[in-house]
Amino acid sequence: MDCIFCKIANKEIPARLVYEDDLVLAFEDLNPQAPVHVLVIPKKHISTSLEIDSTDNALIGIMFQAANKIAVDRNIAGKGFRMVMNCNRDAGQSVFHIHLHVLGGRLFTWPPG
Ligand SMILES: CCNC(=O)OC[C@H]1O[C@@H](n2cnc3c(=O)[nH]c(N)nc32)[C@H](O)[C@@H]1O
Repeated sequence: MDCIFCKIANKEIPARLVYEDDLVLAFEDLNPQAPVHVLVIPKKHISTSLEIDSTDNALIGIMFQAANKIAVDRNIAGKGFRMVMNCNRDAGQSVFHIHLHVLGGRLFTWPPG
């Protein structure tokens, strides 16, 4: 699979790992948009949110629980943190392996740009 996030999950290319269990992996974003910017990915390749099916429900919940653990660990949970999943090009999705952005450490505006 020529997917950069699959390669990271398979430890074929390096990343600054933040969290790992049997189903998900989290690593620092290469181009952080906040003091804390971590990506939570499923080890299973799912290209966009549109490909999430009912067999993935537990996995998606686990991704959010991992994001919460990371937020607590990085001391951004209390103050507040942004979790974002972009779907397809108009939303800026550039890596077609779903990933939950966890951003924190600064104020975030609404609506997102
Ligand atoms: C609008 C964001 N839309 C999106 O699709 O996010 C993809 C996110 O993945 C990040 N990224 C890309 N390649 C790599 C890589 O090899 N390693 C790491 N550690 N992060 C990467 C990129 O900076 C972006 O925030």
